[in-house]
Amino acid sequence: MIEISRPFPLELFQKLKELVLVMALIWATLVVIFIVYAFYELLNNIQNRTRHPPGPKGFPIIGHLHLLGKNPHQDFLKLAKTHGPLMYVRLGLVPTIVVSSADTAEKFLKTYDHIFASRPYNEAAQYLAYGQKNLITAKYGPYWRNMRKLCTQHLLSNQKINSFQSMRRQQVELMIKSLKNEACDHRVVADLSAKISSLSADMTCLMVFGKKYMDEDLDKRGFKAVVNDVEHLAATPNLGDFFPFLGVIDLQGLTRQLKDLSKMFDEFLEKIIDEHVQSRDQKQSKDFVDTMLDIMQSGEAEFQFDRRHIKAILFDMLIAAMGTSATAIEWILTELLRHPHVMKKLQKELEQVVGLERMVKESDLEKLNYLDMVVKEGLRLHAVAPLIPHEAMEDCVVNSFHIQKGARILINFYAVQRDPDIWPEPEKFLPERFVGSSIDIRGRDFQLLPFGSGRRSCPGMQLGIIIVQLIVAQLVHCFDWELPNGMQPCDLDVEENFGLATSRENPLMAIPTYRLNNA
Ligand code: HEM
Repeated sequence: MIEISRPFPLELFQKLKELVLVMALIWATLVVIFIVYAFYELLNNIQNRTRHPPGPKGFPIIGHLHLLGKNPHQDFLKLAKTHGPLMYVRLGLVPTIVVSSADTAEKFLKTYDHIFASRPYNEAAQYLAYGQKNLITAKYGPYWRNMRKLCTQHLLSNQKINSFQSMRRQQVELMIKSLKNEACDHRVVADLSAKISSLSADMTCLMVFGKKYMDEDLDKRGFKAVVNDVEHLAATPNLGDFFPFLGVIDLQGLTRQLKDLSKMFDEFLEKIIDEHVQSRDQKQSKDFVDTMLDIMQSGEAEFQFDRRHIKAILFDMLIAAMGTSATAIEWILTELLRHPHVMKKLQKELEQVVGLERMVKESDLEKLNYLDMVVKEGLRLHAVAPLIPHEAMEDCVVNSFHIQKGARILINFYAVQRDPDIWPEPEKFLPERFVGSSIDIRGRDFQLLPFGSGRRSCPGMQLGIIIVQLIVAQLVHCFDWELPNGMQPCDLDVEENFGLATSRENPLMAIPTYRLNNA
């Protein structure tokens, strides 16, 4: 009796009220998702009266997202074996076309390049790249065209690249010296992945900012750790990219992390620009920040060009240059360690052309034909950036199939470069396949596209090729390499870790022995 007469506790009432509210919110969200989905399917059905390419069966709402794992380029290659080189999948709500052969890639990157040269909406670039104001993720149009012209004419021209030649030589020499001192003298196992990525970061910072950034410079975690975080976050699949209406809810918490990181990065870039403004008159050689400040002041850009644009381009240059070159070098060295006879043959060529009395110079590179084949084969077997997305700006018909406006286009360079109809024994590392072949890596031959092709191809290609050739040649020329713990070459793993640059899953470890006569 006493229990019954007690008043209903206020706290319990509040809790009940909250619970009802949460339930109502969940139901409302589910209803909205259902309505959006039903509407989307209706639209899709209307559009699909025209034929889209074949593809696997998908699920409602998620489409084919469940078919993709940690390495989507490998999953797409497997699917293409069943469904063909022009395949339709739906990633969440986004219709996606996956291209897996050279002749189909040519249709998208040459014949209809003017239709497929845009980039899709990207949640990460909204925060990290000032609302897609950078070059890599900018939508196709006058803004992208002008930015690209500025970058190719002022930052990535042959003249500008050559102006950093002595800086590259010094940095490579420093790495060789440190490897020789730390590892060689004591037969210590070297973490080659870490050495290469550190060298690439230093060279990029010197070219872009005019100085190296040490670990304490950006945040207590360190410059390289923060850049790694940026790369990681930018490559993490974001539900907001596949279900645009989920972007605001930020179910994965990625947007919050992106905002924090972009704030920190922005402060860092602002500090660098301020330093450059203060020290401009005393400088003889110009890094990228100086060049961009000149452009800003001259007013030569054909659009409003302010600090935000400088920061977006600096962001691009860091992200595009650091990881890609280091990853390419890491993979080529992996294959050389797995194929000691190729390593020996390359060392022989280096002995003939350079001799054992000095290190390799950039001017030697054009005489090193076998090196060229080794680099081409490494880039073929390990596509560094296998799935950079494009977007259709208009409806288009390719190979009699309908590609709808807004569709995402993924040219799977990994699949194209492993196509058995073009490349005999595609899984094998065989530099000799390029003997007597005129196949080039600069985007002219669609079976080998490490730098893409067409309007959105890599503007840093020339620089990338020099860096990769120089560092591979130097490491092979200066040292003999041995795998640790008696590991056999065939036991060295080739597991991949998909990202902005698809690198090795595990660091590459090896023991160097110095082999030049000037020890
Ligand atoms: C081995 C090194 C490199 C590789 C394998 C590589 C590969 C690529 C690929 C595959 C693309 C996309 C092509 C497409 O969308 O179809 C790309 C775009 C790009 N790369 Fe590179 N890259 C390398 C080095 C560099 C360097 C050193 C820079 C600059 C310093 C750079 C700057 C860029 C930029 C800005 C874009 C975007 C271009 C645009 O969307 O208009 N890359 N790269």
